[in-house]
Amino acid sequence: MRTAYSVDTVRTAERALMARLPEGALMQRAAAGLAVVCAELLGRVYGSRVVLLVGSGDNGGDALYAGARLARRGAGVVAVLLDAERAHRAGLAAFRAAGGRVAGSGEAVFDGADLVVDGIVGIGGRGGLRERAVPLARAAAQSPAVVVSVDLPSGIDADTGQVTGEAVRADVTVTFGAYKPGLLVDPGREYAGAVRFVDIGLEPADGEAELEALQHHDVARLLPVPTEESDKYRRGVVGVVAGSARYPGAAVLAVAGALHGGAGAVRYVGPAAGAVVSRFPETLVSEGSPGKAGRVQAWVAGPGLGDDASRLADVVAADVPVLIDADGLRLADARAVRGRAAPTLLTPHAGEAAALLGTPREYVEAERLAAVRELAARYHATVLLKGSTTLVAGPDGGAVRVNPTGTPWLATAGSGDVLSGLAGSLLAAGLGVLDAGSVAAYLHGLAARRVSGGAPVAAQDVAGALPGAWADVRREA
Ligand SMILES: NC(=O)C1=CN([C@@H]2O[C@H](COP(=O)(O)OP(=O)(O)OC[C@H]3O[C@@H](n4cnc5c(N)ncnc54)[C@H](O)[C@@H]3O)[C@@H](O)[C@H]2O)[C@@H](O)CC1
Ligand SMILES: [K+]
Repeated sequence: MRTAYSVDTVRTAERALMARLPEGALMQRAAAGLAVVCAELLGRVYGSRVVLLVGSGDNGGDALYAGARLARRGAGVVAVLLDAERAHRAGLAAFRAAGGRVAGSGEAVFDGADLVVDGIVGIGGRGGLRERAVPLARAAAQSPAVVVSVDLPSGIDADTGQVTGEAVRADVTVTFGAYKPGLLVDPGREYAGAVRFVDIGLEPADGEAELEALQHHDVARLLPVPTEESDKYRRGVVGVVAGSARYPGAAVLAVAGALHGGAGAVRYVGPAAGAVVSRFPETLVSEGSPGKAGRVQAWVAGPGLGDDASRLADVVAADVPVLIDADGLRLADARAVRGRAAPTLLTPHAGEAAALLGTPREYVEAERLAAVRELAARYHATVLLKGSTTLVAGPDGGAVRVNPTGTPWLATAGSGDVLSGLAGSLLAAGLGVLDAGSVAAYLHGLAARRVSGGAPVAAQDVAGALPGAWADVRREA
């Protein structure tokens, strides 16, 4: 599990560690790790040209000490000081002593640079980049040099990933001691590029994580794998209420996802039964009401219902886990959803989340973490907020899961239907609701990456690639 911690938690852990170490030791560890990554990126350090963008806090100090290390190995290193009076004093002295040079005003430092180190601001930053830093961020973006951000891209909010105004766009971010939420959640994540972690001995308290990202071995442990004693009913039956005369495809895609989620059987209830069976003859179908369809261990309701709410009330009233998606989010009775005793999983995209919250879509996109938490608390439900970084939050607080496998190619019609079937199937197979949502997002992203290879994907191809994603996870774990 990869975990991310808030700035407050990082600061507390930092104080505890500093009290046990000689002065400046932590910054040396950070700078040493940063210099190693820079050297790797440069390939050959001797003779290379490096530009440091140095703010007036410890983030700038890290950059200066790392710059000193590179200068000692023969790099030509020049530092642009945002505020010469307030630059980290000891760091600047070490940098100069190692042969580093401070840029003159107006000097064209970016010409011919191989690497730019962004030490403008780290976890001490508030708001977007200040005016004086903006031209530097722009020049770095335009230069062909590799941009390495120190701890986090300057200008992104460490706790939320929010970007107000301008921020540095990094190719690589070298982060110290702990991942910060802003490195894993969009829009911040996009600015961070590839994130490299440097262990400086920080030990944030257990249970304090803001975010968790499952890794292969976590998912492998959670996947429902049948045993010798399993039969189709013991593996779980998932019921799917989706599709309409107008949108039969949503039913087919939700069933396609459900068939690959580990439940032993898929029961479809609705008017697209013909389309479903002709594509997937293994599906149990009926056209009546969900309440009379036979026992299931979890329901999925909503994709492609159009305006037909007739089958939703039965599902919402069921005493098994229920996933509500797409049209279902709009049609379901909010009070009844809130009042459910069994677990509920809501799977909105940003637009649907905004409608449920009664806020503009822009708010959800800019503050994804706050929005998903708010929605989960308001609906007493687990909420999976779809997007470039899919988030899953439980109703009682605790760490939010962030999906690391997403790809922009998943933004394609019908891919959400596949995801809801898949997650519902995992619920029926017995996964807890937070696990079902995050494992589904993980496999779904992995499947899309497998089929995409950098080209557009269709939702049914994503469903078809799910067995391969399972196999990848189980093999590599
Ligand atoms: N937390 C830790 O355990 C460690 C932290 N270290 C470094 O220290 C950093 C934190 O240092 P500080 O607390 O000094 O804070 P920062 O260096 O992150 O930021 C403070 C400085 O940035 C300026 N600033 C604030 N908002 C700004 C904005 N929007 N635009 C431009 N400038 C802005 C402030 O005026 C101040 O001078 C970390 O990010 C990391 O790089 C490392 O040296 C070692 C360990
Ligand atoms: K930075």
